[in-house]
Amino acid sequence: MTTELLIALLIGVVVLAGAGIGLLVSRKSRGLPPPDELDAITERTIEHPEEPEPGPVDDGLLEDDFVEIVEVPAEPETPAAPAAPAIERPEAPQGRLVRLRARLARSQSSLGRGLLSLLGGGDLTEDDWEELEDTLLAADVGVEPTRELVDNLRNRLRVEGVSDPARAREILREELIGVVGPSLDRSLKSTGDDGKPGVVLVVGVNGTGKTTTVGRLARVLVAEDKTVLLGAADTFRAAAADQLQTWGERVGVPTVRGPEGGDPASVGFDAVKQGIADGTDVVLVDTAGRLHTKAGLMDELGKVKRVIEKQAPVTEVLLVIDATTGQNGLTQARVFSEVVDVTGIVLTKLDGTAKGGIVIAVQRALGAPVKFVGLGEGADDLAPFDAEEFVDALLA
Ligand SMILES: Nc1nc2c(ncn2[C@@H]2O[C@H](COP(=O)(O)OP(=O)(O)OP(=O)(O)O)[C@@H](O)[C@H]2O)c(=O)[nH]1
Repeated sequence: MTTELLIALLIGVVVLAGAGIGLLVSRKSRGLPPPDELDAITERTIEHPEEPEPGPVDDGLLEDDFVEIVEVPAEPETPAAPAAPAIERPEAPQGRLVRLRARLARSQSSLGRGLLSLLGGGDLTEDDWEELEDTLLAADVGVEPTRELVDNLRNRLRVEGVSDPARAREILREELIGVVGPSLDRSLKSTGDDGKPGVVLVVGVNGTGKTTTVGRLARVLVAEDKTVLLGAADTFRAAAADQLQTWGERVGVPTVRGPEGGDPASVGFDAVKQGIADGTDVVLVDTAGRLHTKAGLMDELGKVKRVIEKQAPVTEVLLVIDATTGQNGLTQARVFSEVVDVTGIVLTKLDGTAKGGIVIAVQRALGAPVKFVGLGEGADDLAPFDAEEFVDALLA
């Protein structure tokens, strides 16, 4: 038993000694210092922790405590009261067609040049006459006036035996003036009776230039030293009354307007009533654009005129026709004249068409003269129409 105990003790000693040697070998192989040295290092590390990297200082403020610094703009100067808009002095209407004749000649030179080149060549063959006829028809002169013009030219050239181009030109000029109508009364009827204002009603289909024409007419009248009042009876298009008022303000002319979508007849009535009260010379009434094919709208136009006339007679009904619409303009003219008895025509956008013959055709269709022509988008680009100046511009 004692021997067995001794053997067990011996084995225990050998195992312990082996474990101690193994531990030392393992430390050395990992490069670790011996235990006593290791203890000293541990001691130093605990007592003197490494200085921390300098970081943000906690001052106890939360992110929300920061206030964004905004650059404060300098105190604005007290704005000066807006200056009253300067009242414009419109250009006198006389001579406007001459000023604008280049625009007419530019767009219609093909008509004038076409006619001149055909006539200037001396004796005309049947083909030449046919070509001349086609040129006139293509410029919207209309069938009847074209035939009339060609017949007259043929007669005169034959009877006078003309071979000189200059003389042929003269005859063409005279005959053209003849069909345009040199003796038609083209003055604007803007004088009322019994001390009442003249009343000008402006009508036409959508977008032909009615509002623009009313604004421009106001300028024409102001240039002639007349007092004017505008009636915004186009209650259908929201911007129309504003547009009209702006035209008026530019030349110091007031505008009577009604509620949007209101009764146009009552706006016309109020405007003329106001004109009478103020002793105004002329009241210009703008109306909404309406399709000549819509019976209800055309009836409404008749009512506008009747209601206005409870105050004062309408002295002029101007039908505004867009010259670029050609033959359709003639149909419009006929329908409008049935409803409101058109007394004068304003042909707008004549600067944008080579079909100046519409002047002749529309007068024939309506039996009313062209009184003004629009030749551009400028405020004073509306010219009183004159047959001779018009023909001279065509043949320029
Ligand atoms: N080139 C040219 N443009 C014109 C002339 N007259 C009017 N216009 C233009 O035509 C456009 C229509 O004019 P408006 O006066 O608004 O037409 P309106 O008939 O009152 O229109 P509605 O109220 O919608 O029926 C505008 O852009 C004008 O500047 C003209 O003689 N020549």
